[in-house]
Amino acid sequence: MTSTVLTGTADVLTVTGLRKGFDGRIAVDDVGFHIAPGETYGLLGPNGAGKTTTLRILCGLLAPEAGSAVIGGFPMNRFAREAKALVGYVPQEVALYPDLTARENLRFFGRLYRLRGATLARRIDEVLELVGLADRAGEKVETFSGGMRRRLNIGAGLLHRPTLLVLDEPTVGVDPQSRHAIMESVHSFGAAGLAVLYTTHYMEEAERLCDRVGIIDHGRLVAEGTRRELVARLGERDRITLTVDGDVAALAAACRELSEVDSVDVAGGELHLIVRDGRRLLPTVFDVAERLRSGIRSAEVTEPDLEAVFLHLTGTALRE
Ligand SMILES: Nc1ncnc2c1ncn2[C@@H]1O[C@H](COP(=O)(O)OP(=O)(O)OP(=O)(O)O)[C@@H](O)[C@H]1O
Repeated sequence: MTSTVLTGTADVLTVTGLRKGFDGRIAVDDVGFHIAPGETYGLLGPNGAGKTTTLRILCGLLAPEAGSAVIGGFPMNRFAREAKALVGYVPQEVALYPDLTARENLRFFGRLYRLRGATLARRIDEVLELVGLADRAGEKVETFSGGMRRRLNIGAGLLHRPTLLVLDEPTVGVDPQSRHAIMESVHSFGAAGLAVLYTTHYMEEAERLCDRVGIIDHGRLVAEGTRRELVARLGERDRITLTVDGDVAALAAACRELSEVDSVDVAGGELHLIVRDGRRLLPTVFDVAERLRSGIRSAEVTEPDLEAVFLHLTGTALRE
């Protein structure tokens, strides 16, 4: 039976042409990507870009209007149970029982995955170790920080040894120490051969953790590749970030007129530009600012990064 299902692809996940709308508004629009074993794939995009909706479809919690997902060779539409059994889904909201200990929580979730007895006990120990909570196993979750709860939640998603771990913005709202621990753990999962789908709106997480990144905006995957491939799309361009005391909108409008400037975005008192040859252009920008009396408090020219790629492709800066 299984041999008739397997698609022959080595990928753990293959997504094609996924589409979903809510109340006539499109949330996920023709999204497609694939993830190989041991690969960490990042979906990078701002709030509302369609990341969670994509994950919910892949985990069988939402039905797409079009498109398909194949997990471990099992097409979701025909073999949902087999496909879902291969996925460990860690949602944004922490779903734990505060008055139970870490170990008791994992025991509860393990039973849902039909693990029992010594197998379950052993797996709980392994998972507590993996997420760095072995020394807090006997403490109630209500005493845990937000970051520790997140780590336990990730542990719950790992209990049944999934082939694909799906993490929805796992570091949002957690303390720096837990953030670091979560990122270290995710890195080790990839190294151990687990395929990971990781959504984030933090550019530096996508840069540090992900083998390949899909940039998603307004439901569409606007670019995809390794960090190097994505940054190469910018060619010789630089990013200029200006902190402006005066009329930032007027300076933005004037910069748009400069032929070397490709993209302009205003975020609060900051002006973000993607330009050709930033170092040579900077004095011109200062001249324009002087003429408009837009006081520039600070200016920074940086090499392109994923943030710059996002700005270049979408015309807006990635922000929280
Ligand atoms: N159940 C729903 N009903 C109506 N609209 C929804 C629903 N779920 C998501 N949306 C809308 O779909 C779009 C994509 O949302 P989604 O949650 O997938 O984005 P996201 O990239 O995960 O952002 P966030 O980090 O804010 O969750 C948004 O415009 C959102 O308001």
